[in-house]
Amino acid sequence: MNVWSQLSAAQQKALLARPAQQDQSALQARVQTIIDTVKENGDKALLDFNQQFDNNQSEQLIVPQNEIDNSPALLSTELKTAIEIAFNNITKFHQAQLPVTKTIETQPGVCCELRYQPIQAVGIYVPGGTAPLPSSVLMQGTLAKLSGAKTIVLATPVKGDMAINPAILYAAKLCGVTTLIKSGGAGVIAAMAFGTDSVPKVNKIFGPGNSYVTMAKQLVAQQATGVAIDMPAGPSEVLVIADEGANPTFVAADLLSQAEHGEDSQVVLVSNCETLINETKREIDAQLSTLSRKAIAQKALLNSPFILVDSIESAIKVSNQYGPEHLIVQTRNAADIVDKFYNVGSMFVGDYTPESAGDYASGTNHVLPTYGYSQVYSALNLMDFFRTYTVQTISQSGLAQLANSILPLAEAEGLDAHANAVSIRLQEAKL
Ligand SMILES: NC(=O)c1ccc[n+]([C@@H]2O[C@H](COP(=O)([O-])OP(=O)(O)OC[C@H]3O[C@@H](n4cnc5c(N)ncnc54)[C@H](O)[C@@H]3O)[C@@H](O)[C@H]2O)c1
Ligand SMILES: N[C@H](CO)Cc1c[nH]c[nH+]1
Ligand SMILES: [Zn+2]
Repeated sequence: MNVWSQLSAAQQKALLARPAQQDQSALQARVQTIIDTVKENGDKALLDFNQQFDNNQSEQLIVPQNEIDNSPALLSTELKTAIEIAFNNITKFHQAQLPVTKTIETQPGVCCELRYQPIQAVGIYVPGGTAPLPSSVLMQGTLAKLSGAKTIVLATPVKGDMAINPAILYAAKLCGVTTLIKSGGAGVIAAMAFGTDSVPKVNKIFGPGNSYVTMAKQLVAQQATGVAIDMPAGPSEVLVIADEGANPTFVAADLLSQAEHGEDSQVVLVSNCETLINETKREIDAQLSTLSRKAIAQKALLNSPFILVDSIESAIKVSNQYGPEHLIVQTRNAADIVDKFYNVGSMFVGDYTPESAGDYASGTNHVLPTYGYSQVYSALNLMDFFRTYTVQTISQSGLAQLANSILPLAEAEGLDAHANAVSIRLQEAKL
């Protein structure tokens, strides 16, 4: 048992380390080669990479619009309804974030505005290496649609000779995706950043993905003109805080729900109750045997510490130090301690708030910073699809007053022409 109070600071830090990342310089070199190949060979490079990495022999890169339009017919009513409920809740939550122009008169006659402009062309990556993720289409596409983006490019890999998942098509239809590319990994990130014959160049690239995708996003943000990215959203993580009253069956289910994402996922349990930790471990073993992705979850569990703390206050400190992508709080006083947490991507409060709710349908976003980036990056939100700019309008008398600040400052900086642009006007207006 890892007893937090018995560990040195260095041991505590090591216990909370994320799974070892690949050698970053080797990864960078590999991804750079993929980017350069796409810059040189465009669509052909994407088709080649589809074959090489996803065993996808298809010559078709772009999904025809009629396939998107006809997708509802391919889905059960139950799945269609599920997608629509999620779409509506995500829309409701993010619609409330729609920005409005702010107009402030900073002093009489000096009017300053903060305006918002939707980013015109956005690229959305939806991971598909081991599972198709229609929910990730909704989590990004709904926001792109709400923002009013004119071009919404969606890219996702398709494995082997499989057809593209109809739930992805339907989610894309609801979100008004304008180009859907069947290709994944670093190649398609480069295609969206630089453009190819079939893939429109975008202004900003969004979305989670594996290490190739994440590295490619970082590289194209430096190399492609006018291209920004959202955040580093890598392997899924969850930290669960559970007290003696928590239900170990729920806790185990929540930990497994993220462990099944990938071998490099990390799930952390922090509790003040040794019995709860032991019962959760037994429950994990029992539930694991029923999972189709048991082998993946088992590997992820090897990266995953279970920690005994002396109090829930200490558990809060552990969480704040770790900075989890997802935090689940299953303590008797959960609602009362929400304010004590920081460095969290998305928080799930109380025994009946599983992370799966936020992953799919409650309305909050599941594209979240991982690897401790929750210290500085935010959960994906509508503002990520906008840029701001300012507008100012100054009256004659407003300028006369503001001159009391502009002229001495321009003089202090030795910038005469700046001062002249004001004083010439004041002389002209005889002020
Ligand atoms: N943080 C979040 O918000 C969030 C949300 C959903 C998923 N995720 C994470 O996203 C990740 C998805 O990863 P994934 O692999 O399933 O799908 P993915 O779509 O990110 O990656 C698949 C692509 O990787 C490329 N690739 C595979 N092997 C390669 C190789 N040897 N060399 C070069 N390129 C190669 C291929 O192009 C392939 O199409 C998981 O780690 C999951 O936990 C995170
Ligand atoms: N938990 C993932 C983000 O870390 C998102 C997801 C998609 N589908 C299910 N879960
Ligand atoms: Zn998930």
